[in-house]
Amino acid sequence: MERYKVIKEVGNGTFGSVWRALNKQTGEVVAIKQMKKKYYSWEECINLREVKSLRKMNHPNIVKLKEVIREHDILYFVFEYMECNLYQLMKDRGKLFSEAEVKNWCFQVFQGLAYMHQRGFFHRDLKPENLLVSKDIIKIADFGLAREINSQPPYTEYVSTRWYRAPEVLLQSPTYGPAVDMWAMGAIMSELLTLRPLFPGASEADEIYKICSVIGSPTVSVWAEGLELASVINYQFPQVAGVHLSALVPSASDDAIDLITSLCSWDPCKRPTASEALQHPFFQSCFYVPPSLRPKTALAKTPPSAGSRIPLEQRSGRRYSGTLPSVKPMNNSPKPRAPLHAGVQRKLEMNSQDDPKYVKNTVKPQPRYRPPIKNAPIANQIGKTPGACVSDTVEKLGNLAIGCGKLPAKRQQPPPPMKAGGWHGQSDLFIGRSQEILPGRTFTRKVAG
Ligand SMILES: Nc1ncnc2c1ncn2[C@@H]1O[C@H](COP(=O)(O)OP(=O)(O)OP(=O)(O)O)[C@@H](O)[C@H]1O
Repeated sequence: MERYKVIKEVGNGTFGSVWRALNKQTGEVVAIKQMKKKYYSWEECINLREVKSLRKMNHPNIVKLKEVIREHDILYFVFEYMECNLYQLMKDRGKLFSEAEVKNWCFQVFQGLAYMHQRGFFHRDLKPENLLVSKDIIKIADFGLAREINSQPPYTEYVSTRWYRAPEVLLQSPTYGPAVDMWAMGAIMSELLTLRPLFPGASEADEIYKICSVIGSPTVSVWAEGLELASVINYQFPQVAGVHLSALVPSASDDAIDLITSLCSWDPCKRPTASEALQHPFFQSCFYVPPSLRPKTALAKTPPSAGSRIPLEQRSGRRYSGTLPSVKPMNNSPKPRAPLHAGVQRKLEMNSQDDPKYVKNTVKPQPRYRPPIKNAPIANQIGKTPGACVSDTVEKLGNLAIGCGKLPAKRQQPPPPMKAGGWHGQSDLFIGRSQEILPGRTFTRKVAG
């Protein structure tokens, strides 16, 4: 660790604190995550999900793990440094992001996800805080919960953030898959377009209520498996009609609404895969699809994003609160485009310097979007390559350097931030509880940084 000069803390999550640091030899700025738990052997370290999954991934939209260091039983991950996370960008925004900016970010994240899913991993804890931005590049971070698709269910110790948690996880499905990441992306995409969380549940039961209020309660024809999952835990869905998403995301184009709607489908089999999402008309103006993900058409090889913007400073997190958006029942007539007046309001600061100078991607022809295969088995959702799962035993730490040396000077740790919908170990979906569910009225969230 003496090779690094610690500069300042930039994040504090459930499992570790993250520091901005300088590699004294190379002058490179890095992010060092110091794990809170102590590790008394290397075996323990290399079995960590973060190590097992990240060391297998090399993609421009997945944050690069450069080194793993264990010193005096403390474990450090050295990552490439990113300027800020998406949540920090949103909370300091004075005006909505343009759809082009949202498109550019989502396009990159779907590329990272397609890569990850095809290699047999899914993230399980996608949220704005785990999407890191530097200039126009966005990368998926925090693989603490990533899981191999071919690992054995049941998955019991799930710890994802409630607002982005897929319904099959809320209903305690023992066999969820990469579609949980697609659900989270639908919620994140909507939040990017409105600067308000789409499903800000105050508890697990309230989370389901919020989902029902937006996409309507599931019926047998919509998600038979979900109704079965609910009956297993003796849960009854509240009967709510839902709204058309364009009422909640009034600034969004029809394509954006269509994509969010399909990502936030009750039935995981009806959500597009990441590769399918990349083919959606919403991304028609985006042109980079890695060769491995292209169906057949050959496209020009170009960087994963285009454009430039003013670098953004890390900002300290702060709490915000508000009330739920009032939702209207869905009707089948032409969709309303009225602005959303009531609802969750973040405290926003105007800062014209933060206004990005987005340069639009060149328009290139794209293969037509294929809607996801209905009711396909989970294996079919993983980029259609169920055999692509990576065996963990055949890989070694290989390209990761292992360091040893002195501990950095001990630093005062700030208290851990309040998590957005963090899991507290128990479900609150009990027998008959659905009768008592009331829509939550407030929410809080805080990010260190
Ligand atoms: N490579 C990086 N560059 C810059 N900042 C980073 C980097 N990695 C993480 N951070 C910051 O630290 C925060 C926490 O990091 P991370 O999510 O990895 O920790 P965690 O303990 O696993 O958190 P969580 O509670 O979300 O599981 C991120 O939200 C981000 O703001």
